[in-house]
Amino acid sequence: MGKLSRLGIFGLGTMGRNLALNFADNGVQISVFNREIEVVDELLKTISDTGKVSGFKNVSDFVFSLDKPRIVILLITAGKPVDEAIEQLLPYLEPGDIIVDSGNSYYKDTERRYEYLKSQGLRFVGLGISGGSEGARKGPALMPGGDFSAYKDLEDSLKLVAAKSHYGPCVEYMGNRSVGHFVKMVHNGIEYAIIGAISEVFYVMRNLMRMTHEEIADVFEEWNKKDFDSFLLRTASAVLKQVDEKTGKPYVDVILDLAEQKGTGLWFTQTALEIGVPAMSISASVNSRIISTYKELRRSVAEKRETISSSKVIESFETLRDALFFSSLIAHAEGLWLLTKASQIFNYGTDLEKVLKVWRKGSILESSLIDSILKHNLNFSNCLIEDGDFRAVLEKLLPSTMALSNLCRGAAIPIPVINSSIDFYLSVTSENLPANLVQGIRDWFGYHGFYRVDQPGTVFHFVKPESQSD
Ligand SMILES: NC(=O)C1=CN([C@@H]2O[C@H](COP(=O)(O)OP(=O)(O)OC[C@H]3O[C@@H](n4cnc5c(N)ncnc54)[C@H](OP(=O)(O)O)[C@@H]3O)[C@@H](O)[C@H]2O)C=CC1
Ligand SMILES: O=C(CO)[C@H](O)[C@H](O)COP(=O)(O)O
Repeated sequence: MGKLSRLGIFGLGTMGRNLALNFADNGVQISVFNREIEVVDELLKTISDTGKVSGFKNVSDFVFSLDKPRIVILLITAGKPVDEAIEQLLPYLEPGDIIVDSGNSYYKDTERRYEYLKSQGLRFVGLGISGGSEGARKGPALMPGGDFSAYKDLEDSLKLVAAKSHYGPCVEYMGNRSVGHFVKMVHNGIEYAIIGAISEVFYVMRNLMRMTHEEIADVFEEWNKKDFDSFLLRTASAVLKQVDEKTGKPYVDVILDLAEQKGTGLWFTQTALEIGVPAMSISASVNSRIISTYKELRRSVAEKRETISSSKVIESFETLRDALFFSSLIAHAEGLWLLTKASQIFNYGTDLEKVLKVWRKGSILESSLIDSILKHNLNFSNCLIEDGDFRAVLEKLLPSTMALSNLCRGAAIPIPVINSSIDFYLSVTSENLPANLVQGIRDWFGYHGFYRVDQPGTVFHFVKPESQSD
């Protein structure tokens, strides 16, 4: 047998292939395997110096090519494939070996797999990875959680391939059991809201301001240079500049307006509802994607709706920039709230500062906004909005955001993510909400009970006069 590899990558799709090349470039000896075996040869053909990469066409040879303790990184489609791959690996692994799941797995699956593999004497790490294909190739942000000793065995290799920010390598141990995938799910929830808000700003620029794609891309680039540097703004600008060769049209006009999702945004929203965190703008971004899938319905009813013309105009791009800034900050506040509450409930011990520093570079959330968030007090009990300085930043941006919202209402332009971020902020910062009437109505029809302001611990009911009984 030749030289043993430091680790193995199982799954050579978009992410696995690029991460494998990244490890090899950084001098880590690796083995690779893929279910469809031709893919292994395809990868090997693209590498001029194959000294660092060994390809295998069956699982046993792949596993036996690894140095002990063996480390196998799965980068495959989340869900059942991960369970299937684990079962294929188990016969060849030994106690103390390590399986790392780096796909976008649901944290409850990770929790289950962690316990299962522990019962088999194996160590399991749920490794959130962010940065898309380019990140995997040049330096991703990495969110490992699970068995700490396994993380320590992996740490040096992960630090070599991770992105490097001014805080250091973008990899930190996130905590025990399933937290790595929980943090990645939160990352993706925030990602959904920011992509949604950028797309809504684009929609306003196109439909209300009648700007061209090229002009919009230039404005995004300008904000990116001057105001806040962000991977998603840079990406939006690059996408808007693409021209379809076939039609000569801006590519975005050729792309069907039907937004798909693979699961993480939905899980974020479900989890937020389950544990009681009001992530309104992130939920709105998931709902926006869902509404978009009803293309035929939208087409058929849109024909019947009268167009509302608005004479009002947006006076400056700053209004739009502020609204995007506001929504992006709210998305982070909602995500960090979920992380904080989950950490309390699941005993994760999450350190928000570490999480934000990992996201600072290489991730889809890479942005200078993270530096400004890090300046605020992260030791809140629920939400970042508890910090007065953070509220002061939001208060400055709020008038523009509301102006944009009002204008869009007037022109019948839906901007649900931006609107929900306003509603989230206004609700969280309102001492009094109409929940008193909600309670009153619930009690009137269902004898559900309510608390009085002067006796908060005691449940009261209406005493209905006979004449008003149902
Ligand atoms: N693309 C992205 O930007 C990011 C993706 N991720 C996550 O990383 C994981 C991989 O994503 P990506 O590389 O984009 O996906 P791809 O669709 O490009 O690749 C999927 C990989 O999974 C393998 N696979 C699928 N089903 C099985 C199975 N039943 N048994 C064994 N192998 C299987 C495929 O093998 P085969 O070739 O044989 O079909 C292929 O290697 C996913 O969980 C994804 O959510 C995380 C961050 C970013
Ligand atoms: O994890 C990612 C980025 O961080 C993946 O690109 C993921 O696929 C994005 O989610 P979705 O496909 O649901 O938009």
